[in-house]
Amino acid sequence: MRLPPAILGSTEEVLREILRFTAPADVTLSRYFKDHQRLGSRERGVVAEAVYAVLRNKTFFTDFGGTGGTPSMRRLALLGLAETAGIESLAGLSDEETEFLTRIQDIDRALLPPLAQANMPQWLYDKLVAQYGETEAQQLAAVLNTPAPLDLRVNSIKANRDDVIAKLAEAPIVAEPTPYSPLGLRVKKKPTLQNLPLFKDGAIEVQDEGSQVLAQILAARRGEMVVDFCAGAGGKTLALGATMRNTGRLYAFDVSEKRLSKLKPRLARSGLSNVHPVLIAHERDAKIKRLAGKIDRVLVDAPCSGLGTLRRNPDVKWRQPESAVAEMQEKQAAILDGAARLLKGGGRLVYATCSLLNEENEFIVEQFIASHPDFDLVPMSKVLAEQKIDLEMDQYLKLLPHKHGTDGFFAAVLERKPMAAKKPKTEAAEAGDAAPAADAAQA
Ligand SMILES: C[S@@+](CC[C@H](N)C(=O)[O-])C[C@H]1O[C@@H](n2cnc3c(N)ncnc32)[C@H](O)[C@@H]1O
Repeated sequence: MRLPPAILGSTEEVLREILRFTAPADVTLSRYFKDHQRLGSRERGVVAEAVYAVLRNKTFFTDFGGTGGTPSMRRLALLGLAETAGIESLAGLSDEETEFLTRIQDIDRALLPPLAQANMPQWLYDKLVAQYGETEAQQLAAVLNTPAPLDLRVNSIKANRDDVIAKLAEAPIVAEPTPYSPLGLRVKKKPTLQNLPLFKDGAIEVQDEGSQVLAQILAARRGEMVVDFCAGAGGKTLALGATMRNTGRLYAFDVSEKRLSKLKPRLARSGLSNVHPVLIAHERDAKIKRLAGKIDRVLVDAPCSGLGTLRRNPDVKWRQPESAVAEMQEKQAAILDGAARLLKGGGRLVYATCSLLNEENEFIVEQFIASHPDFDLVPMSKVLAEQKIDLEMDQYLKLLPHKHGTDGFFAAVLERKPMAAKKPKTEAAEAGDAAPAADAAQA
């Protein structure tokens, strides 16, 4: 079917904005659609898909889509639309444009230079090759450049997976159980879910299967004191609250008021009453210090480069320079150090990222262990066996889109050694202890 000619103009217009990379692509797209109400929902979908295709194929389109130079915005818009909707759906093309699109379509992409196939900045490609080897880096890059499936998590305090599958089928929406998360569903196509009673009543949430597994390996239990240190809009908080069967106390910390405010409506739908959102100024906030040594489980879903989510956010690779990784490392180490103080002896912490880079993952954990002799790494193989999750891992959890079909995630489990029992105080020591306090009281 032919697309309305205005689609090309809209795609070109919004691309011009997005390719400045001053804001996340999804934010710019939403703003554009809000300002251009004349675009119906189908047209919006076509424009969004074309924009994402340009972000996914930018190196190829830029290197091969120009006529002797950088392609114009119109050519990029045409390439994006041809990639997703097909050349035949485009109306009003000149002969030259049809010929150009056909020529690009006929290129055998398997024969392109590796960087044009990987479609990412050189620094990132080099890092992936150094870490995964060339063959695996190429397989990984290929999958990172495809759209992600839509995964749901069943809210176990409101429903079970089989009932949700049956109710979705009535919609009719086809959903299959995910292989690793016992609460996960993978939905065929990408239906709108927001108006379904299942969604409105909080029986389902949208959440990548990998993200569900991260919440599961924290293994938070009924009645425990738990902290989700970087809760954001609460994707993992909601999963943790349900694992705790809506008992105990689950603090959802974050430094971003805006993100925490997005948790509120989700929390209301979920039916959870054990979650306490807390806005903190930084990882050394006094609100955190009051809980030091009192917490059973801590999740640190650290801010990171986000490169594991490129299937959903292909702009992330273009929006950050290589230097962003070092900046992230500093934050990650500081947050992990601050969060670890919360744990009781014997308590467990999960350090997690959605980064594919060792520098934000193993490196941070190894550095932490070297400077915190009171913490041990718990092998991931042991944790997964305890949780009955059918994944083969060694010391760490490393989920990869081309191997596991999830977003890219890393996680490590750290356990605080039991605290030594306090020695009973002698009379002399008690008198000595009392002296400074008395001095202080007089000051
Ligand atoms: C990866 S995101 C969290 C995603 C969230 N856990 C989820 O599942 O939806 C990282 C979060 O860390 C927060 N953050 C950044 N610096 C922080 C700090 N010093 N202390 C606590 N949270 C921080 C960011 O605002 C962001 O929401």
